[in-house]
Amino acid sequence: MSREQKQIPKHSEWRWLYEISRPYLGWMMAGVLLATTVILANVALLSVSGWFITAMAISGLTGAVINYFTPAAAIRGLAILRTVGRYLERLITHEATFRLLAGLRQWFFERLEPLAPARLQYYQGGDLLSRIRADIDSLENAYLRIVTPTLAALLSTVLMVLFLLWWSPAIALTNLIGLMIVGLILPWLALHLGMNSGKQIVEARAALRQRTSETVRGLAEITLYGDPQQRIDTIHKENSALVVPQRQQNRIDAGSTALTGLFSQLTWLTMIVIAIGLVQNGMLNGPELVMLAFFGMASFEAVAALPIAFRALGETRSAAGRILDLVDAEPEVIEPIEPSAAPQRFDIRFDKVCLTYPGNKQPALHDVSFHLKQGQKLAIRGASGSGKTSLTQLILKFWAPDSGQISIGETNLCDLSGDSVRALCAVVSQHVHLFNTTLAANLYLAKPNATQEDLVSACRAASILDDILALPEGFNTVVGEAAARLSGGQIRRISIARALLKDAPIVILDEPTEGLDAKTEQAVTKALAWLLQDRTALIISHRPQLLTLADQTIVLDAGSII
Ligand SMILES: Nc1ncnc2c1ncn2[C@@H]1O[C@H](COP(=O)(O)OP(=O)(O)OP(=O)(O)O)[C@@H](O)[C@H]1O
Repeated sequence: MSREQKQIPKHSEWRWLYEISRPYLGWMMAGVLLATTVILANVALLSVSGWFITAMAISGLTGAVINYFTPAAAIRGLAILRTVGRYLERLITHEATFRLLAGLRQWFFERLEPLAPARLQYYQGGDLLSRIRADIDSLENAYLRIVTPTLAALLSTVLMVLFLLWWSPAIALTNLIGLMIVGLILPWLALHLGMNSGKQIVEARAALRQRTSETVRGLAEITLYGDPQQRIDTIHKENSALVVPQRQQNRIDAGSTALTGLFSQLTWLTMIVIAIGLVQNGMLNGPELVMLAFFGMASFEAVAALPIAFRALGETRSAAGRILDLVDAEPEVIEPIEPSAAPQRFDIRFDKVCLTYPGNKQPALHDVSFHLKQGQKLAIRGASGSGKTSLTQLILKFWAPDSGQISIGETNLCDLSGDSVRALCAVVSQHVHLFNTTLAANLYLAKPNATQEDLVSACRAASILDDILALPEGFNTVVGEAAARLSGGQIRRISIARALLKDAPIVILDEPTEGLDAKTEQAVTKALAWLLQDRTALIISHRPQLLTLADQTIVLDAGSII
């Protein structure tokens, strides 16, 4: 078997977060520059205001003349700069984040697709949803609350300390120490203290979401057969499991907010004490003392949000880990590195094919061999669990055989990409999924460029056209959740119309008339006869009417042909 394995790089969370954000670095840097401008404008605004008010008061007392036009204009300019800068900064950092999240979702779906359905069966529906939505959304945190503010804090701290150095090295050093405690040590502490609880929150939230979505889906069964109180108790327990780490995180937030306040006030106070000494030595005047005091107070805006942001990093990291855990999973079916061109003939040949699902002891298929010529129809019969559906899953390349060979025309299935194989096949099964949108949109899925005439002729051939036209909005009727507005027979015939539109050379029918009454079964069988014309087909069914469409039959028993 020419199975070649694609190397899948294992990612580290941090490196991956960096790689994924690379295309948006320009936007992020613009955000950082604007955030720095806003911090500096705010510090300057307060400092100049402090200086100005004091200088005016002193000039009032002493009768000295001062130029108040320049500082008044500076105050107005800085206030405008701060407001406009803040607006632009929010606009740009959010734009960058939303672009990143949109790119991330697309990236994620591209990697998820090869895992479906075989690999994804190990993940539960609610858990998958949680990874796709909540985990990706929580990465928003990394850029909006961590990357931009940290870089802006770094840049503005350097500039502010340089400014203070010009006035007094002692004041500059004091401010630097305070800023480092709040901007470096407290975030580091919060990060380490919050890592575990962040992980627990992500996991508990996913478990709760999983349980809730499962409960809502199975509400009828729980009410009829189960014990609703037991369910409520389980959900309550899982909710408590979420509250405990959340409480822990709140404690860390409360502690870091208090410590931020304490250290910024202490720094500010120390700066004032040093400045008073400098005033007494005649190295500073009164307005300058007030200016430096206000400067010290305002400078902490640069770092005040960092401890809480870094506490949330534990959550972000776990969310990134869960995303990577999924996309790093190796697909069950390995794609060929250089796929062969699609075959021109559509015989299907199985040669000693075996399949055992992971974790199962009994093989689902054992030494299955048959040859179906192009245009012929093969009926597959057998008891429940005998391997009929597994056989079709192999043809669709949703699973790969453990041994043996499958070919379409002259081409080994291993040498064809999954997409090109599935492009050759149309499937009509017992379980049809229609999206909660219009009938037309559900049909376009099979042929996006279909014309209205294509839809009409496929629906006519599938004996569903009259039903559709009788609906108030015809093809524009929204089918509802789980196609609630349509009957079982109508849903099957729409899936036949979809298969007709796809116009694939191979058709797989998996119990398409199961559960239908005699009259509907007749209508569906008639539509299927039309669909199967000139196509190679596999028909899984026990219904005598449908079996008359087959040219030959194989019977499976415990995975082997008998
Ligand atoms: N995805 C899977 N993972 C693990 N085991 C599976 C999976 N799908 C099927 N099996 C097992 O493989 C065996 C064959 O199942 P398969 O669905 O092919 O039977 P079937 O003949 O189509 O049954 P039915 O008529 O009830 O649909 C069964 O024992 C089943 O439990």
